[in-house]
Amino acid sequence: MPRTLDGQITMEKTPSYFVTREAPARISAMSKDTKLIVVVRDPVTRAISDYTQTLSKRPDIPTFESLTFKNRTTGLIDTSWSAIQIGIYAKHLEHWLRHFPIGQMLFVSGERLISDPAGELGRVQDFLGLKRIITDKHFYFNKTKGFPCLKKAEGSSKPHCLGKTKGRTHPEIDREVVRLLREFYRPFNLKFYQMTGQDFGWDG
Ligand SMILES: Nc1ncnc2c1ncn2[C@@H]1O[C@H](COP(=O)(O)OS(=O)(=O)O)[C@@H](OP(=O)(O)O)[C@H]1O
Repeated sequence: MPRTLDGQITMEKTPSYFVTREAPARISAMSKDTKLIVVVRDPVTRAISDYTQTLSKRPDIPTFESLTFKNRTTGLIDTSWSAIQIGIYAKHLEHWLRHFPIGQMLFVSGERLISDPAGELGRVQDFLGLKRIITDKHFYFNKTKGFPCLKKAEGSSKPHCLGKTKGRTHPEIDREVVRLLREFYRPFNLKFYQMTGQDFGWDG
């Protein structure tokens, strides 16, 4: 990481940090004051999104339904499948809390990032001690993309949406499989709500 001067904030983003066992100790050894921002979404949708991304690169992989179970008959879920394992947020968070106080972490709702991007970014700016520069004025809803986009990209006068790899159409998943996954995640989600003090609303 580069040295951060007064008045500067250095940011680094990697989706896999949150689920990497060595990451909390390493980041804490680098700087105990690091502020941590985690974007989370409903773990079931997250798993399907993860699968959709892999499928786009390797169209020959087995179905989502078959990868979900160790044993389809007993309904035993394969927690070693990364698409499933990553969504057990409470377990990952436990590792971070051994190295960082919860107040140094901000949990951003992936759902609200879509329904109210300025609201979520307001929380991010407050957490970082920044003035609320990014507001509603900066976003518009793009009907074709089906997502909020920036009215003006940085350094340009043109609107900017995220690329084609963000917001892909998900495949239709067997309803019973989705139900079993919801049941599987429920206790972990409740624990996560308790740990963060935030109800993300994934469980009705
Ligand atoms: N504004 C806007 N435009 C497009 N997409 C948006 C937006 N805000 C959030 N999202 C959601 O971001 C999801 C992809 O982000 P990822 O976290 O998977 O990206 S990363 O590859 O891990 O960096 C992506 O997931 P999928 O819909 O499954 O593709 C989106 O739901």
